[in-house]
Amino acid sequence: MSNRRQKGVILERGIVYGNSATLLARPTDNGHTHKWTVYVRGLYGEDISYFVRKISFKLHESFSPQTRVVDTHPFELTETGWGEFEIQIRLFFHDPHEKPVVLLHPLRLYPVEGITTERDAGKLVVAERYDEVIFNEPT
Ligand SMILES: O=C(Nc1ccc(C(=O)N2CC(c3nccs3)C2)s1)[C@@H]1CCCN1
Repeated sequence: MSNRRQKGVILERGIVYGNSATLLARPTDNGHTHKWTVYVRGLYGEDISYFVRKISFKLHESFSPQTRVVDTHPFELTETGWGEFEIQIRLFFHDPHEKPVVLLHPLRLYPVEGITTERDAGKLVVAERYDEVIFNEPT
């Protein structure tokens, strides 16, 4: 990385972001029914910290703190809760010339045909999507 932009160079970095969720054996004392993990990974789960400096996860206002920051691999956050809401994910890059990228992810706790997949004999619900971060003429 330098201060000069690399003319004509376009870098594409594939990422997968989303959440997994599992039903707790019994609700917690404050009524949480599920444990979930929201994450951003490389396409095959690889470490993306070579181009991502940190990732923030902005949850519903009832979570405290509402915004969590992860600056090492794996870029994920695990919480418990009782419902589904939108999570704002913000990717910050090592390259100071690259603006942060914002992703919106609807947290999924329950199976939805065509939206979620299931793993571990149906015990784990997964909702994730593939995307690409494009760096035009990176420094
Ligand atoms: O579910 C929904 N919104 C939710 C917001 C927050 C949720 C949650 O899970 N939790 C709050 C958090 C805490 N409670 C106590 C301490 S932290 C655990 S769910 C909407 C409503 C209709 C459809 N979806």
